[in-house]
Amino acid sequence: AQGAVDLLVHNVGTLITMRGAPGPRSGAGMAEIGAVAGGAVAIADGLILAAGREEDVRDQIAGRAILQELDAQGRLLTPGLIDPHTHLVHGGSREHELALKLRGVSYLEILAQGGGILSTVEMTRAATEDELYAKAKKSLDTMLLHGATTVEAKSGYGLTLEDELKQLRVAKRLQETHAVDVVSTFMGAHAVPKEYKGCADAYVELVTGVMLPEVKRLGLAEFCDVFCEHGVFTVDQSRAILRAARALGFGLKIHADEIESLCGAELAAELGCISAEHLLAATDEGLNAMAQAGVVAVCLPATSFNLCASRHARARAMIEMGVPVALATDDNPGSSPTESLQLVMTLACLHLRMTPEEVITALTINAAHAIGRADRVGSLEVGKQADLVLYDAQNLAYLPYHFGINHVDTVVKKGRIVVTDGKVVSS
Ligand SMILES: O=C(O)CC1=NCN=C1
Ligand SMILES: [Zn+2]
Repeated sequence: AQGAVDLLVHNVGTLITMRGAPGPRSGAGMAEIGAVAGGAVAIADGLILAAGREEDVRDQIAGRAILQELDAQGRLLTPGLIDPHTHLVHGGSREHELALKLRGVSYLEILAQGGGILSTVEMTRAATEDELYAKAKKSLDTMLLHGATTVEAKSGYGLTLEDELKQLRVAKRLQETHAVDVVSTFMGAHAVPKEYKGCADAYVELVTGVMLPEVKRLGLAEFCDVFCEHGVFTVDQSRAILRAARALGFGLKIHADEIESLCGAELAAELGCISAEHLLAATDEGLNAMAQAGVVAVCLPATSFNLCASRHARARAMIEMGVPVALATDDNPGSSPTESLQLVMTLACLHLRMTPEEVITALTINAAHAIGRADRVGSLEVGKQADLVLYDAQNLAYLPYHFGINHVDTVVKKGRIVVTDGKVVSS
């Protein structure tokens, strides 16, 4: 007889397979979520063996031994959630900025005063690799508890070669030891460090001439990201950094048009970035250029919520224009201190006016495309990783609707139950 089924998840009231056209989903395609009533998922060797209507799955595995069963009790099951934009590895926290925010001091003013990112840089430089690892692991456990099975993690709080490598080594150690898959992005161009204040171009030289080659040599990151923003890095400096990164074989990402419109979205399309992040101030020309170039827009509604922004990313316009939209927490100690992709679901619906179907697409298959992992995760299709989340909910709309709590009941990662009854049982 053929090999055993290691795990059969059955009696799934609503199974979201995300099965659909290849490539990132855009336009009306973002509402195609491959939903099945009365579903099941059969898993072997950590991969999906069969997924769909329970009777079909049972036919496909007929004759095979079933080693473990999980009764979904008629509830909702989705692919593992993917968080394609986090600043997971960092030292300290910035709750002291809350009082400044309440007094009306803006995010960029705090940064200009040497606070913001730069205060996290001080705390990250002062932290040992082990301290950073322990703190990031705690956050990664929280992300897992809230349904994230793959997470992107950026550096960018070291801003010296040694401290950037320290952050990236922590992400690598998490990838090697934690149940959650961690995808690393080098973001030495997150801010100009105080020792280079006023000499941004000299710091850009350090990033392109020293840091990028060394990160590549050590194989410590797949992507390179840059904060293209007023008072941080100009479009020209961002172009120089991303061109150097592309020449070394990195995938490209860009924090674009977060607060002011510098035409970062246009630059993302020009350079063929895999994704562009934030985009609150992106122009229609920029978004259309992204649609033409197939750049994934990663929207970060928890950030615009937390910054009390007067506007949010124009996700509805992006979807109409054919830009593939993904979502992420932007987990970071300044503009978005949260690990909850479920909060992101609620804010994506209420502030970005996305439907629950578009939101789950943006947190699975499109998020997978934003980090170059759509061949392995992002949908429950034969041969893909068996990463799945079972919720204490009957349907998809219930997740963003009932906000502020964690709906996750069970998480399966590569076929292993790693969260059950809302507790991490194996990370
Ligand atoms: O403020 C931070 O620490 C992270 C951030 N980078 C760009 N926007 C926010
Ligand atoms: Zn960010």
